[in-house]
Amino acid sequence: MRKTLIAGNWKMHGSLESVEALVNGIKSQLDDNWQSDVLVCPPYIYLDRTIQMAQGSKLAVGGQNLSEQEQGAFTGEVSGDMLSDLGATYVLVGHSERRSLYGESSQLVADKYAKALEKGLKPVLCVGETLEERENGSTMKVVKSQIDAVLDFYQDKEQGLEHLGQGVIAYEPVWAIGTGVTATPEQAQEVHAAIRDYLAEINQDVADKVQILYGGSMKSANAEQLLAQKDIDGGLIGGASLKADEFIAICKIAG
Ligand SMILES: O=C(CO)COP(=O)(O)O
Repeated sequence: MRKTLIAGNWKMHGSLESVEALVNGIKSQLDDNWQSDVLVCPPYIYLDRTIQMAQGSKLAVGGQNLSEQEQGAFTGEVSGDMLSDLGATYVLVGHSERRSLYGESSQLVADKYAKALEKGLKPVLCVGETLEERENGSTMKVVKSQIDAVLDFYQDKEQGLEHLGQGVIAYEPVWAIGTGVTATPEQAQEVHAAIRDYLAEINQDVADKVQILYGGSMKSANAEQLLAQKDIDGGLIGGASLKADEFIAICKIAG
């Protein structure tokens, strides 16, 4: 039985005041008895405050990105050690905004993925196709190549999958991100199942265990149907994670 994870990606939103209000709002409604894990990923600058505020609750805190480098003259970058040092436990890697707006290649994303694991962080590998890629029938080709980059980082696919199994996968179709157009539960389930099948070709056991989240305009109004799908193990939520009541409503649906 896979555990559910509800994760909020706050992207580049908020102020110290709004972040404190959001964390307080989430914390006051969190129920320790929920079966699902709950994670928020604030902007770097608010990580420390969020982690301090989350202490003693079941709210986990993660970064939105990390450097593939160890340390050194890399202006503007934040290392895995720094995230761990603060008490972050997860980190997003390869979000489509990082890939498309900041030119992160799948190879770079794989380097970041490996660095996160090396530093004891749980990486959330984001994958997903653009509208054009969906329309020309290459959804799985794109998603597989994004996954392959991580698998190929390691000695062989078996070892690669062992490492992939230590993280989380988030399927985020680019056309559904921030657009209000959610993938239908059937469309999402189809890709989630295809990802799991693809991994099962290497090792069934790991494939059965790996959490695959859905992201892209998920909100309380559509979460129930999406989360009811067999291979959808949670959500990676952008806009709807910026309002405590809405985020909590999704957490409650996830149980
Ligand atoms: O990109 C996302 C989460 O990482 C999804 O964003 P939205 O929920 O705003 O579509």
